[in-house]
Amino acid sequence: MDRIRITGGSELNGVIPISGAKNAALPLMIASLLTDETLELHNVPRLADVQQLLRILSNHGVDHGIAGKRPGQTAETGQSIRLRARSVIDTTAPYELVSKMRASFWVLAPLVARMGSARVSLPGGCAIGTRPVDLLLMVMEKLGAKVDIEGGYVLARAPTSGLKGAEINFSKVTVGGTHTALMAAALADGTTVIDNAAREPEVVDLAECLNAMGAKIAGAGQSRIVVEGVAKLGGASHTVLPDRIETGTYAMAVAMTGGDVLLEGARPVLLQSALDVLGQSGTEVTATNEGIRVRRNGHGIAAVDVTTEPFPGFPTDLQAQLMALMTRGKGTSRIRETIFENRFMHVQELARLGARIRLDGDIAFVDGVSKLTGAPVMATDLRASVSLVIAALAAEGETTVNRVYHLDRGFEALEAKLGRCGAQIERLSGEH
Ligand SMILES: CC(=O)N[C@H]1[C@@H](OP(=O)(O)OP(=O)(O)OC[C@H]2O[C@@H](n3ccc(=O)[nH]c3=O)[C@H](O)[C@@H]2O)O[C@H](CO)[C@@H](O)[C@@H]1O
Ligand SMILES: C=C(OP(=O)(O)O)C(=O)O
Repeated sequence: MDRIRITGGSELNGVIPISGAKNAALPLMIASLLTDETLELHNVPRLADVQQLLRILSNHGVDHGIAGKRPGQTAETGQSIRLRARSVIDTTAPYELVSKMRASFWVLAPLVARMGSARVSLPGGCAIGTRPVDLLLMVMEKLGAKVDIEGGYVLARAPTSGLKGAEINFSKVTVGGTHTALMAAALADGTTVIDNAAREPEVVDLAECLNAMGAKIAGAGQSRIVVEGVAKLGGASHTVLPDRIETGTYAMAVAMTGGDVLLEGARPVLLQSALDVLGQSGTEVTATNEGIRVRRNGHGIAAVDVTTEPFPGFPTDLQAQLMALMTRGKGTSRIRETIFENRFMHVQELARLGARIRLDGDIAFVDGVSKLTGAPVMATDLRASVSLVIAALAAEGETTVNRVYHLDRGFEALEAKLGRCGAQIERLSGEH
């Protein structure tokens, strides 16, 4: 199993190109099930999750090919993929595939919308919490599907007349639920009104792509989305938006080590709350024509208090990275996690590097320390793993991060991007 070795203490200086967003690319790829024409996606990051989803989609009958490079595209700035579900050959998403990646559960809506029924394994509870799907099933039922759970599988059947537009009011903001509602309502008969919809940029990206495919969706990015169902969707070409979580992660890495880095292609509006928090911590953040420039020279890191919230609030996917930064803050930082009940798995690993963190329910109190020291660490999820990388970059001596496959799920060319900016980081292949 690969490991990453980091020798801390170097500043980061230079340019980091920002990849396409994993959390947008996955639902966009799934949207290919809604049409028998070709969906061409550009700026798709090269990630383990993308490869895994291609396997899952193949199982349903989606052919895929890698399209030619576009001008300016490099090995670290994604790929163009063509997806075509000429016919759906299997409407079952089996446990062995779905359990490996939670986002694959989202095939439920397009399969039912296009084929009339689907059988999809319940996703496993993962390392950050229980991850229920009751609200996604509520969406399918509201649109007229009959939903049963049998032997760990969700069986959803549309009436013979197909799904029918409805009013959906989410009791809680859910990104997966909103993706599900958009994909199912796009091909339903009549109008669907979605209230308390997730406003995440990845929802907007999906809605824009669906509209390019012929859907009639208005209001994505706001709490109320209105979908006029259409009889058929067609092919389209769409570019995945830049990854706001990758952007915030590298911004925090620079805040941690000091230095001056341009996050090329990043868009401030996608993560304004996180950039504001970085500003409060004493990091200089400037929007430029090329992206976002992040600098910290000389000043210490100020402790900040943060609560994770749905967009436009501070994202749960940056909570672990901020906590890593706060381990070197001046004073005590209070970080509250409100989205997932078990997303503090990084705390005990950060402690191995010398961090002082106390947990009280959904709040972590981080007492800044004057130095961290390298150690062997590992994490059980993607963002927790990268928080250890951030801490290691500022720790004295050597840190080895185990279970690198978590990082490969969500960070394209991590070592190359950080290494070019001066980090001492390398992958040790196949060692234990
Ligand atoms: C609102 C939010 O921040 N969503 C995050 C969530 O999206 P993801 O789509 O995974 O999760 P949801 O947005 O659906 O979940 C938000 C909240 O709703 C709850 N819930 C969800 C579905 C359901 O049927 N029933 C239910 O109770 C969840 O337990 C959670 O507390 O994780 C992703 C991966 O970390 C992040 O990129 C998303 O930003
Ligand atoms: C937890 C994440 O991914 P997933 O929802 O696919 O588990 C994430 O993107 O931080």
